[in-house]
Amino acid sequence: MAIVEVNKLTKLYKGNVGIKNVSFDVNEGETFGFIGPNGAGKSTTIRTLFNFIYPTSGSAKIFGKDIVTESKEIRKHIGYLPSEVHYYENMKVEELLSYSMKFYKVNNTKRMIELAERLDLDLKRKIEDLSFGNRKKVGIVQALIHEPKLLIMDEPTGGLDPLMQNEFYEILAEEKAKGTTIFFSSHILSEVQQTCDRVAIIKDGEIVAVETIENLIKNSVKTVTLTLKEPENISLEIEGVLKEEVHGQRLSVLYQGNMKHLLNELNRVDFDDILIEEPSLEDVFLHYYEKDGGLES
Ligand SMILES: Nc1ncnc2c1ncn2[C@@H]1O[C@H](COP(=O)(O)OP(=O)(O)OP(=O)(O)O)[C@@H](O)[C@H]1O
Repeated sequence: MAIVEVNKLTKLYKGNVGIKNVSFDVNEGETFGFIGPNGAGKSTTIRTLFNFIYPTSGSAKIFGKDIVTESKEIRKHIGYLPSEVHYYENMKVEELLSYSMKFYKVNNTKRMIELAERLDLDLKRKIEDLSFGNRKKVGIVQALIHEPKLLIMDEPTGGLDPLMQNEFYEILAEEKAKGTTIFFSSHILSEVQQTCDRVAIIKDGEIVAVETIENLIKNSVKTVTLTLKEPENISLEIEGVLKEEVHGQRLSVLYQGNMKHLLNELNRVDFDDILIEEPSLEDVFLHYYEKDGGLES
């Protein structure tokens, strides 16, 4: 069953495209990633779903209810983390979270303390004294506190250090195990690969693809940088090399394919150092459909 149904949603800002004809469904119990570079339209989509801004055309339903006319009812069952969290600066963290609990008519103090401990968030601190990352943590606890059926999070891990990111992924996994439907945006490919069942890729306001993570991994691209003595004399002779560039002592290769094949090929190369990284999202999009199994339109 689809919990979120988005149908040709379009938002124009005074003629500028925010999003155009965005359509996708998020199924019950699914963890769904929404990925795209800065300015792609992730926040616009999420803010429209939450009825902070009105769609220019198209429609969407959450829990089978219309996002515009039945927003109030929908919001009761959503945990929402905006991309930037604005709070009452003078409040202490625990005051703010207690206020939230009152709003949702729940008393989950134990859950608040537990989540704060896991995220290393000091409940006694004043909001105005918190860093961007700590504000994000407040937002995460706030989104989770009333045990919503659906979580909608806009770039939840921005500002969190890697340790906290992992804790956050664990919390998400526990929510998923409970049956919570999760929808979150990100511009980090590895993050959605690690946590999601499916992902929608958005670029310039339009959905480029909706993919299972399995397909995404099959088509994934890596940047491999080798440091060696004479990089201009080396060429990797395997299928899947999309681009090779030499910068000084470094040979940079964009590779799409089986990593074992690549490692076998590298065995014959006499390199001093190697770095295997995730490419930029631009490179991912540029080369995404060069192999089979691509677009599901
Ligand atoms: N209030 C606004 N007025 C005018 N244009 C806007 C407004 N908000 C967003 N836009 C434009 O809409 C497009 C989509 O922006 P949006 O913020 O949704 O992208 P995003 O994917 O969330 O990016 P980011 O990760 O940078 O937040 C961009 O071109 C942006 O400039």
